[in-house]
Amino acid sequence: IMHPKYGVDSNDPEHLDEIMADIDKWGIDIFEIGQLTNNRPMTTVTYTILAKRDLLRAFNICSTTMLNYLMTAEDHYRPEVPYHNGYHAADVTQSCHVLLSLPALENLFTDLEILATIFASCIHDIDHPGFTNNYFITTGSDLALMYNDESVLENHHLAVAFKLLQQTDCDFLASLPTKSRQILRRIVISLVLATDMNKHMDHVAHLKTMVEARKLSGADILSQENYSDRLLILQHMIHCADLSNPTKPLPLYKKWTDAIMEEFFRQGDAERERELDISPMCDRLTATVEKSQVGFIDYIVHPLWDTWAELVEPGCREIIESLEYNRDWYYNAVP
Ligand SMILES: COc1ccc(-c2ccn(C[C@@H](O)CN3CCOCC3)n2)cc1OC1CCCC1
Ligand SMILES: [Zn+2]
Repeated sequence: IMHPKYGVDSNDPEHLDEIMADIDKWGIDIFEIGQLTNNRPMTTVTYTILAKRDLLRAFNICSTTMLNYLMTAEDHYRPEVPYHNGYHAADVTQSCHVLLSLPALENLFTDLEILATIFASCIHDIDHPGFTNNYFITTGSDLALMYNDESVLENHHLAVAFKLLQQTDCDFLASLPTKSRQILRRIVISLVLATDMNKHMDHVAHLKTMVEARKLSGADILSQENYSDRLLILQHMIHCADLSNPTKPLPLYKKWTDAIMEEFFRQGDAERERELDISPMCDRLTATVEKSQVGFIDYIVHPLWDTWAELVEPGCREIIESLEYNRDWYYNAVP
C-alpha cells in the first residue's frame, strides 16, 4: 500500500512540504507541523526521519506496521498535558536526528544504534501524566509503588512503549533478528532512563571525564571501538535533546516555556488542593517565570550543552550562541 509522503494526511500538503524541507535543521517549527497534520507531529516527524535515513529498508520494517505503531504511540501521549505531549516527543526526536548528523559523530554509530535512538526519543515521555516523579513519590501513588520510587515515570514510559509492540500489526521490530531486538531494547531502556533529571549531575560528570581522558590520551574522542563510550554519548545526546528548548529560536522557546509553566502550575494547584508543599516554580501565585528560566539555563542547560559542545566541537557553536542570546533575553525580561 502507498502511504502519504510523510506518513500522515495533511489539510495543506504544499505548506507541509515547505516545513518538512527543514527536517534536518535546528529550529524547525514543530507546532506548525502539528497544525498541518491534525495533531500528528510525532508520527509525521519520526516516520519522515526513519524513511529519510533509510532505516525502514535497512531493517526490512513494513511502513504500515511502523505507522500503526507510531499512531498508537502518539495516541498514548495525553493532549490535555500542556508540555509533556506528542509535540514534545516530536521535538526531542527531531532534535536527536539533527545531533546524530553532527560532523563529529559521522560514521560513529551503527544503524541499530541510530534506530534505537530515534525510537527512544519518540517514546521517551509516552503516557506522561503531567506531574513530576517527586509528586508521585510524595503522594504514595501506585506508579511509585510499582517502581519503588526509582525513575518512576521513565520506567513507566518504557513499559508502555514496549507493551504497545504487542498490539495487532504494531510490532515493527518483528523483522529484526532476536539478537538485534535484544541490543535495541537494551539501548532504548538505557537512553530513556538517562533522561531522568536525578541522573543529570552524574551524566555531565561522566561525559566530562570521558572527554578529558580522550584529550589527554590524544586518541580521537569519537572512534568506533568502545561500545560503552558510544552509549554514554547517546545518553548525553537524548538528555541534551530533552533539555534543548532554551537553545531553539526564541519564539519557539517561549512557547515551550508557556507550556511547561502551565503544566507546573497545574501540579502546584493539585498540591495546594491536597495541602502538600507546593513544588518549586509550581505556584502560579508567586512564580517568577523569567528568573526561573535564567536559573534553569545557568545551572542545568548551559553546563550540559557546554560539555556536549566540547565533545562535538565545533558543530554546536550556533546552538550555544542561540542559548546565550536567549539567556540574555530572559535575564533582561526579569521584572
Ligand atoms: C522551557 O522550560 C523548561 C523545559 C524543560 C524542563 C524540564 C525539566 C525537567 N525536564 C526533563 C524531564 O521532563 C525528564 N523526563 C521526566 C519524565 O520521564 C522522562 C524524562 N525538562 C523545564 C523547563 O523549565 C522549568 C520551569 C522553570 C525552570 C525549569
Ligand atoms: Zn522529555
